[in-house]
Amino acid sequence: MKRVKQQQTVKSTIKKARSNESDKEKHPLQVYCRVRPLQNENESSCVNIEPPNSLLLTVTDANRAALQRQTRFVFKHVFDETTTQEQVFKETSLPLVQNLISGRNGLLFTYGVSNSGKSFTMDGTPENHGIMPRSISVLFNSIKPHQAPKYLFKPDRLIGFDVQSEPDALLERQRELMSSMKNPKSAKKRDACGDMMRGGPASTEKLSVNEENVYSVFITYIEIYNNCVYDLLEDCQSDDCTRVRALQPKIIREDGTKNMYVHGVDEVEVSTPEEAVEIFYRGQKRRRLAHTALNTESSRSHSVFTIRLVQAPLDLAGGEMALNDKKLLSISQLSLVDLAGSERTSRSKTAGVRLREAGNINNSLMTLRSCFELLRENQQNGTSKMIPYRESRLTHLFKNYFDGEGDVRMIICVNPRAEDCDELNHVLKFAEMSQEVKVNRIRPAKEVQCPSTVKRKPPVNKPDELVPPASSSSNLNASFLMSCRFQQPFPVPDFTNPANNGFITETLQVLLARKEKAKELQSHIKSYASTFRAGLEGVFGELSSAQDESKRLAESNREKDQTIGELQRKIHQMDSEKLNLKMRCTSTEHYLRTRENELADKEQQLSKEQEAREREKMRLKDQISQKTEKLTKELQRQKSQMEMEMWQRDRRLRKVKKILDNGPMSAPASRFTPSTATGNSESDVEPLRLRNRVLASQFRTPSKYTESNDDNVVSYSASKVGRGRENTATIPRTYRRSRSAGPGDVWLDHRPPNVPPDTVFQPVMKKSHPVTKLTDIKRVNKSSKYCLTVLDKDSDGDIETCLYKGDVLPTPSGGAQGTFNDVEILRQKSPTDSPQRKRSSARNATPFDDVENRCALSVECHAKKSRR
Ligand SMILES: Nc1ncnc2c1ncn2[C@@H]1O[C@H](COP(=O)(O)OP(=O)(O)OP(=O)(O)O)[C@@H](O)[C@H]1O
Repeated sequence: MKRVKQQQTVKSTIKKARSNESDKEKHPLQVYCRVRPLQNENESSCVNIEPPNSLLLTVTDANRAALQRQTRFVFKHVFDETTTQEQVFKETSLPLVQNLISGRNGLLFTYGVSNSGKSFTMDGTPENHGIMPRSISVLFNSIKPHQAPKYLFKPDRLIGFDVQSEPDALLERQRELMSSMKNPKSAKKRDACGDMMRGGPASTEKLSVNEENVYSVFITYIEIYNNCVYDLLEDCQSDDCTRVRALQPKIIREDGTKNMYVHGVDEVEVSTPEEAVEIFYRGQKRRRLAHTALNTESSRSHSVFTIRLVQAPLDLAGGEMALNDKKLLSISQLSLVDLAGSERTSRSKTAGVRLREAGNINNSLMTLRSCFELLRENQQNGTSKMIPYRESRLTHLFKNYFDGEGDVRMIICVNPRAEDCDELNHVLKFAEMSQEVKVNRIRPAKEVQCPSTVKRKPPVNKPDELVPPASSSSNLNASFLMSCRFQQPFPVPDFTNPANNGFITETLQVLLARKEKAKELQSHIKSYASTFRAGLEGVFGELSSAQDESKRLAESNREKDQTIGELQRKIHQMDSEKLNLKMRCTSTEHYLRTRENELADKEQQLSKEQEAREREKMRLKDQISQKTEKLTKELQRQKSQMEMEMWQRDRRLRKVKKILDNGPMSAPASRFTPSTATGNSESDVEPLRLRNRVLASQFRTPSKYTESNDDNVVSYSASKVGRGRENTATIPRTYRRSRSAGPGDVWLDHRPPNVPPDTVFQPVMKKSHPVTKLTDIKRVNKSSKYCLTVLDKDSDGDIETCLYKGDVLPTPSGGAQGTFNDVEILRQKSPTDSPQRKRSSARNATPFDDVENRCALSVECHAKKSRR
């Protein structure tokens, strides 16, 4: 069918959003205040409303209840507790919807403490709609007769739209229809979601629109949770209202014209308000709400519901379609933001995840505050401080608005409870300060001329009775309709004047004219019919050739399908080979890894063994050195013993020699004369200075020297001395006493029976217990010192009295143990021995070893001995 084209330049009211410095006038951000009713009648209110725009806040000092101060806050308008949702909508949001239709952007957000009624104001309830459903309703009421067919405009996944051709749009509509027919459940669910509008249409308000344009409405719904942006409509089928899936965070981007947008969000085209509200509730179900101490359903995220209106000039020449030119599109948006409530965690009693959420909410609100403060400072002082929009996703997303690209309004929601007054004070201060921030004045919508190349017909007031509905495909064109409309009317007869014959003539003329017109119309119809027939034949011709073409294409498709099938088989084969190889690779890798692990284990074992060997080597070395030391000592001991024996032998030989030299009578076997016995200690009584030794080898006590100076000796029969040896030697008559025993110690005096009580050499022990008379083992434990007296005769016949002294130590088993640490020896020279006998060698070495041997014994006393 041949399209009638009429070249005409038309003016369309399409908004150009590009900023123009010349008309940049600024006006303050508009702040409204809404006070919600008290939840409980017993609660006291901290606010007084002074209509129409003032609010008086009474803040009570937390510490001193009597101390109160009042602050007045003035806003654009203050809504009291009785204000209806409709009143709030009309005052705050209706102008923004009008702006949207006129092609201007708008931003409206609700701000306040948790449980102050932000969500109620923005969304409302199914029975009492809030701003969002009302805005949608008014928008559709206004554009309904001028809605573009669905899928005519398609989001380009950035921030713009493409215009689709009518067949493409039709195809998508058919696809949608088919899918809804295939899945009748989804239709049911949609109905259920649609029930959310059960309170009836949100609003009956209707705004003026440009009738020369066609309109399409698109919706996005996102939330900013923990400073991440999530698409609440993401991958959610229209038939699935309830499916909840882990949402992926989205990123905020800037397009070439510095407009911010969320990349990759699903933008859904809606053709009825019910559909829009259904989509809203679908997203709402995914929104993060939680129970807190302040609100049973507290929003834990900021939600942004954006309505985008796309309008394009109608192609009047082409009929109902829009001009297929992307450049002629006008896109405007209205963002409705329900901010999460600021909350003091001490009051909301949050913890864990909720606490983190609260932290993020408060942070983003703080960033919003600081952005506003800096904006105001820059505007008032002419400074150009950087605004920290990027610190929070919330401010980053709305940067354009705050920089002046659109109308910004804020509704402060107030819960008048007295407990909230402190936080409320902060909120109201912020709101009052925000009013000083200036955003760009909304510019009047700019009229943009369609390019002269675009052929449009002038707008026609189509008579309702003749114009077919926009959706039907009529083949009567506009000129035909016009010709019908402007038929000449029949004259009205003047019955008051019978002489007037003009009526008949006029009627005749009208009839003739109508006959002419009828002929003309018939010829028109004939020509249209013939044109239509020709067109139809052409269409049939095209159809048959299209059918041939389609057969040919089907044939080639089949061939291609076969090729594709073969290729797919090959791909499948290769895939399986690849899989096999992968498996082999994996098993080889596994084998290698096992071997490597084994190797590492063995290396570790080897190094451990080597270490153990080294340790063993060291231990053996130590043993060798210890043994060497021991042997050296032993050798030394044996050497000195041998020397001693040699000396004794030597002495005996000398004695024998002397006896031989002097004759047997020269050695009287009588008694020691006192003079002999009292020889200056060098010859007769030889006190020995002995080195103390620690015999138990645990410790070494300081050396102690003992010397006996008593010269008086008494004679004593050697037969009394142990071992029963006969000896004619006498011992000194006078008693000698050792002074070496400490007067304070308790001694165990061990004097075997062969030691006479009046022996020559004995210590003074003031406190002592004789061992031979021990009746009570406790006495042993009470003693601290032990002394063993031994009287003996050496091979030369000299009489030797030894005092072996030691400490009495308690043993772990409850007994006592003696440890020798001192020896005193008195050696009395035999009267048969030559007084000239040299003692030097004996004094030098032997006695020490002898003492050591004698002392190398210990006496143990056991408490349990008596039981046996
Ligand atoms: N003006 C009002 N009239 C009647 N009820 C209200 C009003 N404002 C709020 N409410 C009720 O108070 C409750 C809490 O409101 P809402 O959830 O909107 O608070 P909020 O400020 O959004 O809280 P949050 O920040 O924690 O999400 C809801 O049950 C709501 O119906």
